[in-house]
Amino acid sequence: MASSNTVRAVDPVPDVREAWPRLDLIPHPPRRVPLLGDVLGTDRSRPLQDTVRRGSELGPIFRRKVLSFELVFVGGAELVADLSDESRFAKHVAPGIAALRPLAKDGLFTAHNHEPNWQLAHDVLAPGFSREAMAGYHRAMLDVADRLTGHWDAELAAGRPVDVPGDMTKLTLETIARTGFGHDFGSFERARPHPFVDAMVGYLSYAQRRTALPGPLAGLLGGRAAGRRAARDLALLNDTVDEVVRARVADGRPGDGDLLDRMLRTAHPGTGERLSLDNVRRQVITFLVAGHETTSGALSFALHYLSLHPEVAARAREEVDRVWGDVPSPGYEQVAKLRYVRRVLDESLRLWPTAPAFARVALEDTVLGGTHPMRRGAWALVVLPLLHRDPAVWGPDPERFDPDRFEAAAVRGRPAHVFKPFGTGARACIGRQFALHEATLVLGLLLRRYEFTPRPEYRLSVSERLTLMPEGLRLRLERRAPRPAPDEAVTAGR
Ligand code: HEM
Repeated sequence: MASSNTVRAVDPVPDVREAWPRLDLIPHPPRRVPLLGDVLGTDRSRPLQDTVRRGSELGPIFRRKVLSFELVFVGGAELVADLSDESRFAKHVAPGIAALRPLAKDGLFTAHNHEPNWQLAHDVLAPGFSREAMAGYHRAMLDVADRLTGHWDAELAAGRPVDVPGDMTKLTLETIARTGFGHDFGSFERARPHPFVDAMVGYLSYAQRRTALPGPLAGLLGGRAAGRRAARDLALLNDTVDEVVRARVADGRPGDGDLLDRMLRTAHPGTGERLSLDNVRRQVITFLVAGHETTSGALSFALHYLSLHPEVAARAREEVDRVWGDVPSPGYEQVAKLRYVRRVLDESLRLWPTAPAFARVALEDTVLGGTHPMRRGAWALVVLPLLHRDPAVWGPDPERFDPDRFEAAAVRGRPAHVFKPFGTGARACIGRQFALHEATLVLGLLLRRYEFTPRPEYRLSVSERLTLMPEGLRLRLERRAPRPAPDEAVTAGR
């Protein structure tokens, strides 16, 4: 299938010693135990943060071993820039993503480069993420944001702090379900998460636990009960999606040009091919999963930092008031004008990139960073929280939250490939603009409506289930200004 984006395919080399002929040049943790590997002092429930801790001691490239399974990690900016060279490297479906294959098969996120459905779906769906398409989703995004503020107003009136990750997850799930598939999960009207969300969280956690312990032992993890629960979760996810697709096909009428319409009705512009119904199912699951957990985490971390930095929140509010004025609901064009709010989001994604790692495979025999020989098929994991804290790029105090790091002049002054929360190259995130528009819009609306106060006892604790989330984050709210009259709130700017 001809396309400028075609990704070259390569078989990974399974044996790390064969893949990296000078593995001895790559450091590993000092207390390696025979047979077991680098297990002393590891935190299996938070593997990513454990790896970040190790990496900050070991340097820009390092390796870790569990039993006979050894992985190479890269966190230094120069080496990541080299791995971003698309003529020598491509995406690799590493174990963390491979664990989602039973769920998403050759959907866009989990497809191997050589699988024809990747290119087909990419070319068919890319226009669904164009600027015009985003403008079309804006209204639905506002409607869902109205449901969030309705819920938060009620929590405020009841004197309760709001559950930030829980509510952001409801918001982003409803947004992708509405804009993508015309579906309403009714998340804000439920006391408990929708069963789809429970099943998704259950399956992602299971996949993460399997990834943390690779090889045959992973299959034993949690015993048969965990396997049965995962099978139940999988069935529920498939059934939910099949119902959404069946309803649309049975309806016969086109939706309003949403992603599902595109999947069902659009032929590839070059070849005339269409996605099969089974592949449509995989793509719907992919978008529901990839399109909400990550954005929900990004919004939650941003709200955490806004609550801790009143001076940043005040500056952001001043911008929202100035740019949006008295308009009850901002228009599509007014969202991109919130430059400072966007910087708050970027800085939150720098410190806590919610999809925290991706893998790159060598397309030919090569030498990484001029020092580390790699055979064709050798691969490494890019650890984003390390890249985003490399002091050579971000200065001596990379832990400091400072949105001005993303002022245009500062961005221009940094080398390329140092900020990669959306991945890199042909397999980078297709939903980037969608996520940024949604998150900037929602942060703007929340900043304009509320003051946020952190609970004094809260210390940031980051949970991991393939994506990152500030665990247990609750904020107290105060209303800033009286609500606009309801009839005003649904008109202007849409
Ligand atoms: C802040 C929010 C988001 C973050 C941090 C994020 C991050 C990423 C990253 C790092 C990748 C590359 C993974 C790899 O190389 O293995 C990716 C791919 C992808 N993302 Fe996102 N994402 C976000 C939001 C979204 C949204 C809203 C959607 C859909 C509406 C989406 C859909 C996808 C898909 C389908 C892919 C696979 C693309 C391909 O391989 O062709 N993401 N995302």
